[in-house]
Amino acid sequence: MSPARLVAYDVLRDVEDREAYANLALASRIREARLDGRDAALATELAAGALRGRGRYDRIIELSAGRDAAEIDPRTLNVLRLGVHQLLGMRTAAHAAVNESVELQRRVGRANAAGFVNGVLRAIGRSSNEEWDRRIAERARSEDDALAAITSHPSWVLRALRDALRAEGREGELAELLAADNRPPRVSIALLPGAGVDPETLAAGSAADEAYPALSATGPSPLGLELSGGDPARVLARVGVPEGLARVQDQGSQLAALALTRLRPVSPGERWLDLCAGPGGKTAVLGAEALRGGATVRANEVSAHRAELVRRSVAAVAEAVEVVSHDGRDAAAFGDRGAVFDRILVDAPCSGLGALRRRPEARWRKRPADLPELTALQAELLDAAAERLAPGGVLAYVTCSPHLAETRVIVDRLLRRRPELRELDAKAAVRGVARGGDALDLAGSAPSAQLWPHRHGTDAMFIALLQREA
Ligand SMILES: C[S@@+](CC[C@H](N)C(=O)[O-])C[C@H]1O[C@@H](n2cnc3c(N)ncnc32)[C@H](O)[C@@H]1O
Repeated sequence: MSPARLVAYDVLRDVEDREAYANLALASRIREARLDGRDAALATELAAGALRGRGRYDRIIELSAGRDAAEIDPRTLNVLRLGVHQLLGMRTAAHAAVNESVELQRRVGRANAAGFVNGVLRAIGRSSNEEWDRRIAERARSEDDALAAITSHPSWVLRALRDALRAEGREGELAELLAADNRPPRVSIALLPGAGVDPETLAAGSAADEAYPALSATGPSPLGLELSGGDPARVLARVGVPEGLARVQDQGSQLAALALTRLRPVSPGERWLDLCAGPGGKTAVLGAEALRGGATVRANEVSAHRAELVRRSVAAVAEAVEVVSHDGRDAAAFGDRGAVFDRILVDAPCSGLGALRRRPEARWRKRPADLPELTALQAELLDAAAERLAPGGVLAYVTCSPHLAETRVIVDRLLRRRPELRELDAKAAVRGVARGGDALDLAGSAPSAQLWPHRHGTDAMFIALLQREA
């Protein structure tokens, strides 16, 4: 019985029983089992693939077993999900995938269901991916149901994503977006201003170092690099940039921070606020930009633990950043009574539907019922921030969700509540900072900018910019 399969199985249980994050559960289970690099990679592929593909795999298991997934013992169902991923997602030889799964079932589930596992998986292994998708489509309740099952998305998420694309006149991109959600992203790195080298020069240097995976100066952020593989921490330790100035960060997040900091030149003495800063990725960009321009940043985060992560994240630019921990709706988050800020980032807590490719289990954990509480909080945080925006100051509202209820609806309502705010052209601001500039394909007539995994290779970040009347 391969130890990687046992680890992958345990991770599936951790995610289900303890609501664990798959990446954290994987790291600790791999450590506990002392897997070597190859087995660790196999355990990761198995667990992440089975979690991401769960919707589609369950439908295939139901078709093969002739019963609902909900009627199958949960332990057996996880064994089957791992087995189907090997058969259809990894092209493991069918006999090996079936035999290993039967062994796993004997070890972790009811031994008397080993025959059931054997039969269901053998039947699945006899048909190709295309044939299974055709069968899913034939038996589906509707076209949406078929698309949701085949692309392994919950139906409500599929509808939300389509609504957001339709609002930009790009409904036709839905299939591409759903496919992009199922591809683990390339590792992106931000090289912060102050690193003493630009991404292009660093990439050229790394290409000459054959012992390490290459960095390339690609992606839409002017600070961005992409890594072809390997452990980013080891690669970053090797590149010779001062610690903390080269860091793993999605390029959509980089662009969101830069759209605010580079919207117009920084006047020395400007005061900036990052209201929801944890764990501090964008704060580090703000801090580096503030240092260059002579501004200072107040970074607030409600959770004390995450505020500590912000402190660590900004260590390289700490002289420009003060970190505090309060509820962003409380006056204490803003410091001295009457203090106002020239630029405020509200990177609000959100459903995270724009980052599904990063966390394989996330799509199954979110519920539409989570949204009302989140949208209420988003509106309250924005109101609190708008109160403390200096005359002429700019507020950036950012989410890593494209759900319209968390994006345009929130902004339109804010503008109605607060006539002193005017929405700026965030598309122009993002294009203005992006690598490739005007070629960046931002769609729709709204002034806000929506980035997408399938179109930009970033998380689906939403960025709106609002200016207070001078
Ligand atoms: C989307 S994350 C911010 C990500 C961060 N800007 C970055 O780039 O690393 C939202 C953060 O808001 C925090 N948060 C949630 N409720 C809050 C509140 N009432 N006040 C302030 N922060 C809050 C969460 O703990 C979370 O760390």
